[in-house]
Amino acid sequence: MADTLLVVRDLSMRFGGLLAVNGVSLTVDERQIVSVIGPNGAGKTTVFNCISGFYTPTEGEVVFQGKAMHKLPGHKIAREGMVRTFQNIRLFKEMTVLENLLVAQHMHAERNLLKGLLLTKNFRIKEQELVERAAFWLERVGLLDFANREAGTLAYGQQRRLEIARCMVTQPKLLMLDEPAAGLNPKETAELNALIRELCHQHQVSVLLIEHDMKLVMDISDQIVVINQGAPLATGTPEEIQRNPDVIKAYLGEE
Ligand SMILES: Nc1ncnc2c1ncn2[C@@H]1O[C@H](COP(=O)(O)OP(=O)(O)OP(=O)(O)O)[C@@H](O)[C@H]1O
Repeated sequence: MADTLLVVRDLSMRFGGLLAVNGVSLTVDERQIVSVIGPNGAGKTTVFNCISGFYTPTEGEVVFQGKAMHKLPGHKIAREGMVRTFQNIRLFKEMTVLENLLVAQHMHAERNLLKGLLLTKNFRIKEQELVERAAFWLERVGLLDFANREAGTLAYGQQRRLEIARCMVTQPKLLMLDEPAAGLNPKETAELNALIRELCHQHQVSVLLIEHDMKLVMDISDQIVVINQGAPLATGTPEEIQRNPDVIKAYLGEE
């Protein structure tokens, strides 16, 4: 049986009088794809923000590889191996595609370590490693030919793939994708589907996904967590979720 990577227990997040997330729990095992679904405003992104350290949850625990994360800032959580993309693409649009991946690796590395490496011959070796890793992931996401293009000039679907590459160069254990298929055409969504599977099955990365594209979610997920109005509604396999009457009523029935 696969080891458990992430455990989220009884997570709640309050914004003033609004309880945006109310007692959500989920687990992600190694090499597992878990999706979080729910109607607009259900609290999915807030759950992501709590897990990835953008918010400190009002209540609950986030334990990643046995370590408590819920009081750590986002950059420390990322260094533990849990990285994310955002609903709105956040690339350095005026930098080249390659530079985006190099900066991501520099930002991810311990600053003290980098300082120590500067001016030493190890620095050059290290830089070479970063470029090679960037090239590897650009190739995997089909952007190697675009390495020297400004990121902002890429087509939308390419920018989405670059965001994933930017996460992958930091060698995460868990990749969190917030609506990665938003704005993609069916061909690009099919490519995304294949890429996520490849990350999971060939590169041993677990994936936690927020997604509105039900076809993608049902096709790709090992487990699905359904949230409604901030509260947990159901957890199960795609088959279990598709025939769960509460889910059909609260969510799928709306489609
Ligand atoms: N920083 C914040 N301050 C106040 N309220 C917030 C904040 N972030 C989210 N909310 C509120 O929390 C609720 C859940 O929002 P959230 O963005 O997590 O939902 P979602 O399920 O991700 O929605 P969508 O599918 O539309 O992206 C909403 O009512 C939203 O307005």
